[in-house]
Amino acid sequence: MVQSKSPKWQLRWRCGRWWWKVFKLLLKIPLVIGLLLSVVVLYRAFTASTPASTLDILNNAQTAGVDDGLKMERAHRLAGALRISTISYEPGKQETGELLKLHRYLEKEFPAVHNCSFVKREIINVYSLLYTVTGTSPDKLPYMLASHLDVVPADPEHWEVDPFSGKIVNNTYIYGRGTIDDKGGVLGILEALEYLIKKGERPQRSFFIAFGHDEEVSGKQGAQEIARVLLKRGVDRLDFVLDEGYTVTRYIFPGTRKHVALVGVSEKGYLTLELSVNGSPGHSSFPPWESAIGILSEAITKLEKNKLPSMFGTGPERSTFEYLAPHVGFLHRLLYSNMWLFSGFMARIMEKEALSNAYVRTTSAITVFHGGIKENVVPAHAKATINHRVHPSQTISEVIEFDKRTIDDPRVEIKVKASKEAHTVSPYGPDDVQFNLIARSIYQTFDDVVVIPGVLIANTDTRWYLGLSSHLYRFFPTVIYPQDTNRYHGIDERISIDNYQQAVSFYYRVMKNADLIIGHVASTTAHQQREL
Ligand SMILES: CCCCCCCC/C=C\CCCCCCCC(=O)NCC(=O)O
Ligand SMILES: [Zn+2]
Ligand SMILES: [Zn+2]
Repeated sequence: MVQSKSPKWQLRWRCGRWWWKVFKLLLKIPLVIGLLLSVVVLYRAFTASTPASTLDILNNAQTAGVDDGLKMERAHRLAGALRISTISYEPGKQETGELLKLHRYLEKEFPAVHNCSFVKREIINVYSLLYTVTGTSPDKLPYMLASHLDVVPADPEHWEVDPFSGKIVNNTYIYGRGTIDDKGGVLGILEALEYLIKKGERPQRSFFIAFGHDEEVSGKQGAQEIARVLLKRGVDRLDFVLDEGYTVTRYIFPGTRKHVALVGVSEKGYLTLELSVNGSPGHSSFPPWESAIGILSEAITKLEKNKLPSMFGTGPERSTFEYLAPHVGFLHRLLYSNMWLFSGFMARIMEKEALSNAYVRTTSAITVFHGGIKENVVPAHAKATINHRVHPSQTISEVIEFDKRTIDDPRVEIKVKASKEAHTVSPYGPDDVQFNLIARSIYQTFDDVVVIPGVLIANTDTRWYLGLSSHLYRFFPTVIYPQDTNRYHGIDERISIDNYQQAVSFYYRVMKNADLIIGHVASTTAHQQREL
């Protein structure tokens, strides 16, 4: 005989089943979320695309570069400039005689530029140079090409050749301090203009060529003065500024064998702090428990051990990877096109290498340390310098606050020696005429290349030109491989003859393409026209 369940028991059974269903449903929620996330991640990966210019006039342009015949001659001209040691040691301490020698060298080597009726050369603040190229349509906004004449010092030890001998090795590479930073830019721009003038051409658009003389020690005497002179003349609006910066890279971005041209659309901020400690001086035979050097060392160790937080993915570096996504293998594409989900994971990988770490956060470099005068004297003071390069999503005051909190010692005095917030981001969308003019000139010059925007981790003279234009780009047209990154300010700085030829072609194309887009360029004011 089947015994029927009591109503009370039946109710409990039903309730139990109901809760079991809810429980089972709850278990499925992570599954559903996982499934939805996967769909979004895959969808974004499959639909990733590098925004292409919407300007047909640029897309269809087939602008030719400069002739190949003069390649070796051009290489020797750059080598000659590298023999002039225009070193900047610190603000106010520069090889000024060498700067003047470089002026004379440029004048002699680029006769067409220096004797042309529509090119005016001016010396600014004794050592910087400003060229005004007056086009046939001075009613259109002019632009500016910039580079710098000075270089950082070079210790000849460990170099393959003397850094100031301007040697061409194996008929392939031009070696010397300044090849990629930044005499390649100076000579490259002048070569392009020399070529254009010798061909009997004259640009439609006016442009300036600005060569500061102290970029490596702040640019205050050079680029700042150039900007002041222009502003005083009413030239307060430039269509765009193109200065040194990133390059075409190869094998630096994981996931692709393509050339990747990174155009700096912003640059990190700059903050130099002086940390100092006043301790108890005295005889080293009965030293104090803590010395000025000891206290300061501890503060510095804390700063080195405690990195600033990752800001990766919160600034324009997000676009860097989104632009690159369609050109990498599938796994990398999943990551690059889904920074909203994977930026934390990517940051953890990138922070393992010094170069990519600089892309992730504000960096802290201890660059100077002073303390002590004699082996048996406990010094009264110790001083150190810390140089931060500030991520665009962070402010100078946030970084100072972070340092204070990290050091957490009132005996350590912190003084700001120099500071500059990260630069505002210049436009770079598919509709941006100026960005796409530079991008198109890159596409025309380098094979199998993808152009992407980036934040420059170092600093340039563009800081002084921020008030002159809303479109500032930082790019030097050469190719850099992973083993080359340490050549900047390092040993065996060099450029290949072929890459240098490409640099000249690139600058020439910028001049030609700038005229192509003249219909899209805003007009100058009547006052500005008088100056052009
Ligand atoms: C995911 C990381 C991407 C980084 C790719 C970098 C590839 C190119 C390597 C280095 C470029 C460095 C540019 C250097 C410009 C130099 C300007 C300069 O020296 N300024 C002075 C200063 O900053 O102190
Ligand atoms: Zn430089
Ligand atoms: Zn430099």
